[in-house]
Amino acid sequence: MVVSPKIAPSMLSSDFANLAAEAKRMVDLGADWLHMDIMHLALSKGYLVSRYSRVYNSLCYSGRHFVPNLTIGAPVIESLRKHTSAYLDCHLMVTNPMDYVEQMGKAGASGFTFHVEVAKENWQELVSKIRSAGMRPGVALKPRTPVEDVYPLVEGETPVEMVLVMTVEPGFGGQKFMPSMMDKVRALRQKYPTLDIEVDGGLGPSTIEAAAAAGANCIVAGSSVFGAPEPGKVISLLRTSVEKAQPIT
Ligand SMILES: O=C(CO)[C@H](O)[C@H](O)COP(=O)(O)O
Ligand SMILES: [Fe+2]
Repeated sequence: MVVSPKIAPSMLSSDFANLAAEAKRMVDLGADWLHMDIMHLALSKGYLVSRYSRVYNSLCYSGRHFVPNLTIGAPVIESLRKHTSAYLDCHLMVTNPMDYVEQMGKAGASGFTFHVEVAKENWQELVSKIRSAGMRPGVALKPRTPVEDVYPLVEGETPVEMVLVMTVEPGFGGQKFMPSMMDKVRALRQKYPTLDIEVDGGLGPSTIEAAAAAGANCIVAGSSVFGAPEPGKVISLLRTSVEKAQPIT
């Protein structure tokens, strides 16, 4: 197995007012990547409505917004880049990822992961532009999207370099891990032994074993890391679980 573990604390759970210090703290505690969640603004009262997230997510998706939340954008990435050389693993939960490629590249993003649900028509052009802008392309899929939808993007002439399997409905940190998503991870790992496979949502000490056993090597963890009394211990536990499940040979 040639894939290596990448532990990526989700900065969505950090103190945004102290982002540079939070980033440094995570890197010092052993983080490989910093996961940056870029989300679009929802309709008003989005958070409350999102309590009914299944219905609301489909409303958002059919409308202008990908998720019922608003987080950060390229200006924040640009500011953070001045304070860290860490790999910034950017997860774009937006309906129009193409519009953000140039600005994210200039801002200093390292990885640019877009959602397959909004890129069925133009993913080849999108992947080429991401590469030209100096970033590593990745594709993400929502829980109700079949895994087969990303196969062409992994196998195409301009392939993505990572698949992000959402293990919660995108939009918010602190949700419950969906174990049924491990079927997707297993299918991807079986088909692509050297691919970076990232899992995102609800990962922590109680769910890492399932994800690692299924073959995930890139682990996003927000609330379980930032909410822990000793975040460094959680980071190293996540890494050990991936290493044990997939020893690097
Ligand atoms: O993409 C995301 C939400 O859409 C976040 O990366 C994810 O939820 C991480 O947070 P947590 O580990 O707390 O679930
Ligand atoms: Fe994310």
